[in-house]
Amino acid sequence: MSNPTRDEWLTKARTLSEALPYMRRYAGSTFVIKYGGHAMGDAALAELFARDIVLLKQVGINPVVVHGGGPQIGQMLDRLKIQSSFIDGLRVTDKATVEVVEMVLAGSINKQIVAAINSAGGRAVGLSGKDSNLITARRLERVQRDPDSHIEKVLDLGFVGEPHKVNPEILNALAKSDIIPVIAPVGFDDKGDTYNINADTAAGAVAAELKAARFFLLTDVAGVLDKNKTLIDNMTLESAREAIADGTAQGGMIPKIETCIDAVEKGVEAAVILDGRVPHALLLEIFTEGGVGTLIGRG
Ligand SMILES: Nc1ncnc2c1ncn2[C@@H]1O[C@H](COP(=O)(O)OP(=O)(O)O)[C@@H](O)[C@H]1O
Ligand SMILES: CC(=O)N[C@@H](CCC(=O)OP(=O)(O)O)C(=O)O
Repeated sequence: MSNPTRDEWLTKARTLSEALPYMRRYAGSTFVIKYGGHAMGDAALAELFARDIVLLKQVGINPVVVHGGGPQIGQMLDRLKIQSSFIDGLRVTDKATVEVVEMVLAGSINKQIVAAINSAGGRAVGLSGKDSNLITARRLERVQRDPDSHIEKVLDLGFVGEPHKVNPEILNALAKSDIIPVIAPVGFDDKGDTYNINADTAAGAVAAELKAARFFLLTDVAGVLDKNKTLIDNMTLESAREAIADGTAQGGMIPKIETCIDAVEKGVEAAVILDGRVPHALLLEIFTEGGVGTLIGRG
């Protein structure tokens, strides 16, 4: 009978050895990682995530973290008895809401992630879109068409923004240092108004500006699933568009895939949607053959 301890040990050694070509390939590359509010909920997983980010930096990759915090914003709004609603997955954001959004995203959540990375031995610095003019935003115009009458109307989402310009200056400077940037998706415009930006969208804009080698979106499913609920390993831009058009992708997965398509079209080498609930999902995706999520590339 085989010795399980020895087998386990060999498996570990093989995994470490398998990682070497990937470490060599990606040294010096920039990876943008979108860390969603759901993925942060579990303290043990959050600690592993922080360790993985530190490991990436340690092997010469430049990780740039862009985080969400939708559920945490919801909890704070509840505590403050401020009503909240969503249109097409976007939070309708009035003046009082945008103040809470900024407080939660750029305040508590951002610092929580920074502290976790620093506790894991890294050197993280928290930024919002306002720091160093990182993300200038403009008001998002959302048009909705009535399915019966086909009449279009412009929806007012308040202070919901879309990234207008990402200024990479600070990120380029940090890439040369041992500091890991952690970005809250809050933007501002030239009038000084603050905007709430969907975290996937903000991360996509940062990845595109940096022409990242990889753009990872950590979510709460294995990746993009086909109609039989089987994980799709690889998608071209064409098959990704098809998955939206034929209804394979629905709900929150639609803007996620659209963000990936947009980022790849703008120069990101490949985008990967993967399961943030799996311990070390990032390491498995990056350093093992085959990966664990859905990779969307130029094909
Ligand atoms: N084809 C699909 N494959 C995977 N998930 C899908 C698909 N279609 C719809 N979804 C839904 O999209 C969700 C992910 O989007 P969302 O909830 O917005 O993620 P997040 O909160 O991580 O940003 C999944 O939990 C799943 O319910
Ligand atoms: C405009 C808009 O909807 N903004 C989001 C920002 C946070 C976010 O996107 O967080 P997750 O990635 O955790 O969902 C919100 O207010 O919830």
